[in-house]
Amino acid sequence: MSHDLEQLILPTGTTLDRFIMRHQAHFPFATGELSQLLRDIALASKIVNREINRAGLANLSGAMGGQNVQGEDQQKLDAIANVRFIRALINGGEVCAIVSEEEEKVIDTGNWHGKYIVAIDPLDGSSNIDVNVAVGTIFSVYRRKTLIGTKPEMQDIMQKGTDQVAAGYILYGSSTMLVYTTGHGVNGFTYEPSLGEYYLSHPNILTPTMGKIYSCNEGSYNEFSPAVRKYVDYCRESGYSGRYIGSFVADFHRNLFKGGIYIYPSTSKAPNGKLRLLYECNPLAMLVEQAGGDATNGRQRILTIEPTDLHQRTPLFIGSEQMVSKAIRYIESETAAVQ
Ligand SMILES: O=P(O)(O)OC[C@H]1O[C@](O)(COP(=O)(O)O)[C@@H](O)[C@@H]1O
Ligand SMILES: [Mg+2]
Ligand SMILES: [Mg+2]
Repeated sequence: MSHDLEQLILPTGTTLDRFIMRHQAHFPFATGELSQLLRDIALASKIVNREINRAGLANLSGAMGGQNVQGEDQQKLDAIANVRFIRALINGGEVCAIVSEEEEKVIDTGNWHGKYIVAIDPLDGSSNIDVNVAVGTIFSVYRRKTLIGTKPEMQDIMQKGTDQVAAGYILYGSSTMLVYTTGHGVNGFTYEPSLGEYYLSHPNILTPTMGKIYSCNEGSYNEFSPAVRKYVDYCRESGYSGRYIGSFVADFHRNLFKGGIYIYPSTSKAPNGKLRLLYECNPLAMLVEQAGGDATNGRQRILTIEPTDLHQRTPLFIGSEQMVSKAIRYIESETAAVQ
């Protein structure tokens, strides 16, 4: 059998499980809890993937009928994904507290011997669920600060993004991929449904320092600050392609590989932007920095922002290093002009 054909047939590569085990060696004092936690997330994502794929058949599309803490109409799949991930994390036993986009308050799992805290956006891109467009899940992991065995406290939850020990997302797109980092580079795994396994398909992901794609909701252009409008104008005049799926994970994923910038700035309607710091911006900021890119709120590195509220929002400029620094220069020049 020719080598080429062999490569084309079955992905007999590294499974996620094996990769996690191998990389546990990075942590001399590792005792396997973080590895198990990552497996718990991967397991829940396989179930959610199945629910998404058959949403139209199983009456899983459409709104739940209520609103979540964000004041958004909660979609059925938002609620289902929320339950699936929370259940998997509680059953896994490694997590003492969970912050979820779909839950107003912190969930105390009762696993007080759990070393970790997880912040999660169970389903990202909710507006795209019913129209068969790529959606995702975003997760962020912290080690607790308080004594193991005691009730988790707010200081365990309100940690800066620089304190994350792992972060990642699952993209439910034309194929399902899990992309994550534990602070030692970024790796991507593709799900093989017939085998029920994630396989390493994109090792050591690095994002181009420069790209030709800009992603923002231009429908809100008039509500952007003059500086951000000038930067968007600059992208247009530079012949960049405007690409906006409306699912943060999907837009981020494309730009991660092709090079580009995703912008969700503050607007007159949303002065703090739309995206949430703990379970959307921090995890993807850690990923993009590990891949050689940048993430800022326009004035400060996202990962250094001190969280003060579970569901706080922040403006976001994330992606290729040179594009993010260009955007920052536009914002700085506006600030300088005002002073
Ligand atoms: O419709 P808008 O204002 O452009 O917002 C789209 C953004 O909102 C989000 O849907 C917010 O995330 P959720 O779907 O998890 O609430 C992002 O995925 C997306 O990038
Ligand atoms: Mg989201
Ligand atoms: Mg969501």
